[in-house]
Amino acid sequence: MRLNRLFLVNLVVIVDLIAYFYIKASFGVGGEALETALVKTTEEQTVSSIESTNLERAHENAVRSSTGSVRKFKEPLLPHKVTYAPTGGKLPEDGFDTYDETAWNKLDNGTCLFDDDEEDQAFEWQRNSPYAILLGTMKGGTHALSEYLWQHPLIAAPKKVEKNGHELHFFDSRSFERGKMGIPRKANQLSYAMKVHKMYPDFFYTKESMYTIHDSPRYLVWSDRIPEAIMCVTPWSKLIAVLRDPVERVISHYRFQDQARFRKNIPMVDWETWIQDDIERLKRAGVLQDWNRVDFDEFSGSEAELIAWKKYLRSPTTQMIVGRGLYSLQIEHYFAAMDKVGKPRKT
Ligand SMILES: Nc1ncnc2c1ncn2[C@@H]1O[C@H](COP(=O)(O)OS(=O)(=O)O)[C@@H](OP(=O)(O)O)[C@H]1O
Repeated sequence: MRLNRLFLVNLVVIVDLIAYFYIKASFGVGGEALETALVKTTEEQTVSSIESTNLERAHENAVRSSTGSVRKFKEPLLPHKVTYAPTGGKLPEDGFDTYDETAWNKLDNGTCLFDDDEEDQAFEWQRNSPYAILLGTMKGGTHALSEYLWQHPLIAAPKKVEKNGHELHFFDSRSFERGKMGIPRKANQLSYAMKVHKMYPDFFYTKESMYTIHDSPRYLVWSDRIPEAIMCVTPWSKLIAVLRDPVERVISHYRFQDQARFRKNIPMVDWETWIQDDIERLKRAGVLQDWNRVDFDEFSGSEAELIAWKKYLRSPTTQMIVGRGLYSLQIEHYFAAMDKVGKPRKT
């Protein structure tokens, strides 16, 4: 199987490394100010040498933290560059996404549970919430984008690095509360505020004038559960999906796992096996019938699609190496959740 051909023919190809778009909402405090600030930062990147020194450093930090060493981006990222000759090791496991049936059932109830006194506190919660949430796809460059944004004086950078480094992991953590009845909004808003307090103290104490941005590489792929959670707890936050050419994403993902195994001297499965295995999983779950005839524009966020996607995510998976690239399907789930609460797709 020629992997490159397979993907290039069948996948939505996004021309450059990071293609991101804004799903704008009319909610939010000071939205225009930040947008102006972001545009200004972009202009400054091209004109100001002082700013560009910062940006270069941010760029280096981003690369260093995602690859372990600073290097140029343009070197070809081909399968033969992997550091370890495949020897038929086991498929990489997820490590995180191993819920039992009861936990899965809870995820299905996305009802947002309000308290009586909610209205009075709405403004306070809004100030404690992230201005924008970066919906990463793993290896899509979410960290790099965060690093760039954190250079801006109005955007709080994380001060305390947790187990997952810069990633706050709120909506995708097990501490995010969900019950049989649905999602308790207030309890989650409180625990969100506590996490922000710990990780972004600058934001917490000066939130009149600062913004915070939080990201996770899992928010996009877990589109069966995260959109409703966000819409319940912080519907006013802007959403930014950070995408990458799916072929490059797969290569980067494979290499990341390969390097991790190499360090531990564990054999790595060859990548065709891993990819073929995931395509089979997608077919078994009903997400795709025939990989060679996928029309990516046809994903519509239908109930049937969502059921198939849940089946795929909730059977034991091996990191969803191909499925993560089905961006249009995942984004449709976000749109559906936004529509439910009346969050506009554009301002
Ligand atoms: N500024 C900039 N421009 C272009 N590419 C960049 C940039 N910063 C990071 N990268 C590349 O993004 C890949 C890592 O993405 P993430 O940070 O999203 O990874 S992670 O999922 O959070 O681990 C990783 O890709 P690969 O090198 O192909 O593995 C990084 O090199």
